[in-house]
Amino acid sequence: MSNFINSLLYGFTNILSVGPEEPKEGDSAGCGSEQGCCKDQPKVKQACQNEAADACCSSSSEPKQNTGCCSSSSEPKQETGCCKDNTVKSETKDTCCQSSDTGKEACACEGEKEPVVIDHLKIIFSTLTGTAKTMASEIENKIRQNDRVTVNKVDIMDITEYDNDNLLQETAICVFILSTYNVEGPLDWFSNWLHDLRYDFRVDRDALKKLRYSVCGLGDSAYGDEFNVAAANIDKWLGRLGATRIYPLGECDKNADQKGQFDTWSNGFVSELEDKQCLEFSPTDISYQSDEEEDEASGEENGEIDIEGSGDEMVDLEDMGNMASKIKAAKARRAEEEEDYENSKAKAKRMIGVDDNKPREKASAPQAREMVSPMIMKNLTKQGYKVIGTHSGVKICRWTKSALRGRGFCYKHAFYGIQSHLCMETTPSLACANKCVFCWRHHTNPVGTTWRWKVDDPQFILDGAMENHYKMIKQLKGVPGVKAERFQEAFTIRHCALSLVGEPIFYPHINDFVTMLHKKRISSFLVTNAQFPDKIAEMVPITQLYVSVDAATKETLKKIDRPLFRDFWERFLNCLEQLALKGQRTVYRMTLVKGHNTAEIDGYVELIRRGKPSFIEVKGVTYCGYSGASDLTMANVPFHVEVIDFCQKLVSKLGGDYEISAEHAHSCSLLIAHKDFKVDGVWHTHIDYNKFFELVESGKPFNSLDYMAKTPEWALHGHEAAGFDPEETRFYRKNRKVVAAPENPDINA
Ligand SMILES: Cc1cc2nc3c(=O)[nH]c(=O)nc-3n(C[C@H](O)[C@H](O)[C@H](O)COP(=O)(O)O)c2cc1C
Ligand code: SF4
Repeated sequence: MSNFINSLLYGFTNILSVGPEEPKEGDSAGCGSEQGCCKDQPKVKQACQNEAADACCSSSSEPKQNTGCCSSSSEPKQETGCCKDNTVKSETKDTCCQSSDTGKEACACEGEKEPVVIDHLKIIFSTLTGTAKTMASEIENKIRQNDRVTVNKVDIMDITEYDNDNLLQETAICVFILSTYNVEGPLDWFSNWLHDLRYDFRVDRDALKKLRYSVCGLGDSAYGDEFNVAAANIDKWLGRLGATRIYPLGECDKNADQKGQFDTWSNGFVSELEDKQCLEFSPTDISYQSDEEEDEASGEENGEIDIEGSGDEMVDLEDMGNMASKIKAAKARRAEEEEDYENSKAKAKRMIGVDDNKPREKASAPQAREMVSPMIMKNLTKQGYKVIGTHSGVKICRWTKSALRGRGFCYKHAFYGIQSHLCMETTPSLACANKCVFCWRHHTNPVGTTWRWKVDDPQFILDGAMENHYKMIKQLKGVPGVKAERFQEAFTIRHCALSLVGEPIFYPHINDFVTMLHKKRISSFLVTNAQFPDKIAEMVPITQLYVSVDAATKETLKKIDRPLFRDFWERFLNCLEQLALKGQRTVYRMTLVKGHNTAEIDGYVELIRRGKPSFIEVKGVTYCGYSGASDLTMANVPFHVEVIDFCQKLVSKLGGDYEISAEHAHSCSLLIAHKDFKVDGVWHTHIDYNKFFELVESGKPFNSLDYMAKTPEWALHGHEAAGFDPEETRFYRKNRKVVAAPENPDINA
């Protein structure tokens, strides 16, 4: 560019200099008083004269601004030296390049390119049988071996290890190698999260504007329309959320030469990295066209094929009938999806008080958005939750209904003296940091490792939870068999199970929340997933603090809880240590999943010694139709006798500190208690609730033994009642007299 300007300047000065006063060679008078003149081609002082050498340039030479002249055939060069024929000065380096290389930027000279420096690149794969992982390593090697690209940091990770929320602030270039499965797979969580983000009306259309990415899908064309859909959708949603696609979607077919296709794609991708320009941010998808227009144009979501327009696409006449019905079905499906989406959107707007008639404020920054998106709201509502504010929920558990009808209470009645109709089950955080395989929420709740959402006031949550709880109780008035006395009692909540869903301890004001409960003389039973040790340490005394202990080894814990934290095991152990320091009633909650964690007794012994819990609740996993959420089946559900057997073995290995104390066969649960709670040979696993509140109000330190109460006979292990309160009426379903099978769909109740 500077050469071009020089030439222009030169031409311009020539024009200016034509005239009677044109300077002549050697005629110093004619060309000005201070400087000499130039031969042949008159030039103005600065243009023709070598200022440094105080000389003139030869007639046919180009003028040069600062130092020396260039030969006639050479191009002028600004600072140092001249460039030869057909070469041009590199704009960044002190060198000349082939003029044919011009048009490329900065380092225009072939062979002289500086390597492109990329600060951070993440290769994220999703796999079930390992292909995507292998390919992720291959692409990593290709990148490392390419000396035209320098990547300061390359991370390679399984998509299940990636914290989705990071995507909103992601500065690394992300390469996704994703295999598609039409059954539950490791990609589902990410895919659902992204879909949710894409269709959440509160999320800015360019929420992912900081992200540069590329997706390569692995699939099998034998799956027809489903070929590579997961990868294709992810590629599409990322683009439509404002991310910059730096290389087109790859589609590698197991039914063809998948490996060869991947090689071609990855070579192309890596060479794209060599071009700095291609790495610049250019989100095109969001400005391209609306979803509806694009979907209509491409038929990608409704399965339409462009019969008229595509030239290549020939449809046989006999296939036309099929095609028409396919299109019709796809359109109907889409209409239904859209209606669902619009309904949930309208509902979410009502919940958060958005008025369409008022000018909308610009959506808040993504990190401050509400936790409950329309999709999550829809799922939770379907499951019977009442969502309070933006991140809390309340639900009536089935035992509350049972208690109202005098048909028995949950296991907490047998173990700790709770009456289910006086208990409210709620959570101030619908989000948690795990994706447990047995999660009965079917993974519809949000996850995260840090709180990135708007925070609601604890008083607002408590008021909302109580109001909704009472509303739900009112709705049970007409249920056949509801006892009037219990119905009346139910309007004074006495207990709060902070365990419904998600991770209650995650809520930033959890201490304020439980303090408010205690002021209302409502006891607190809080269950945590043992991933936030600091939070456990900071917790004020609560009536009973639970930790879910779902596995005894790092490997099994990872398999069962599918934690988001990479240091999940250290966090877990740390939480148990914090528990030991609490000095209050603490409980390990163990959910036995046959074939997953039942054989790890020695590991459990180790964990119990570490956390020294007051109690260990052991419960067989509940089967509630895990289709689509995990691979659990009824075969993973242990029988009550198997749970007893496990507890006996565990107790014998614990060396005399613990014993099985109580039992609730109806929910396949046993209570192992520390012998501190056996006073003069009598179990005291129940709680003196009034005493607990007095101790809290006193403000003085107290411990778990200060508010224990005697366990009734019928609740003791080995008693014929097996934990069923004899005051209640046992109810058997038609054709069913089984009490051993797990019934409670709420693992946390
Ligand atoms: C149970 C099952 C379901 C699958 N579903 C699909 C599908 O819906 N679409 C598709 O393109 N490929 C599908 N595939 C093929 C896989 O995506 C393909 O084999 C891929 O290369 C596997 O990659 P991975 O080894 O990384 O898991 C399926 C494979 C299996 C075993
Ligand atoms: S069971 Fe609890 S901890 Fe596990 S994923 Fe579900 S909500 Fe989270």
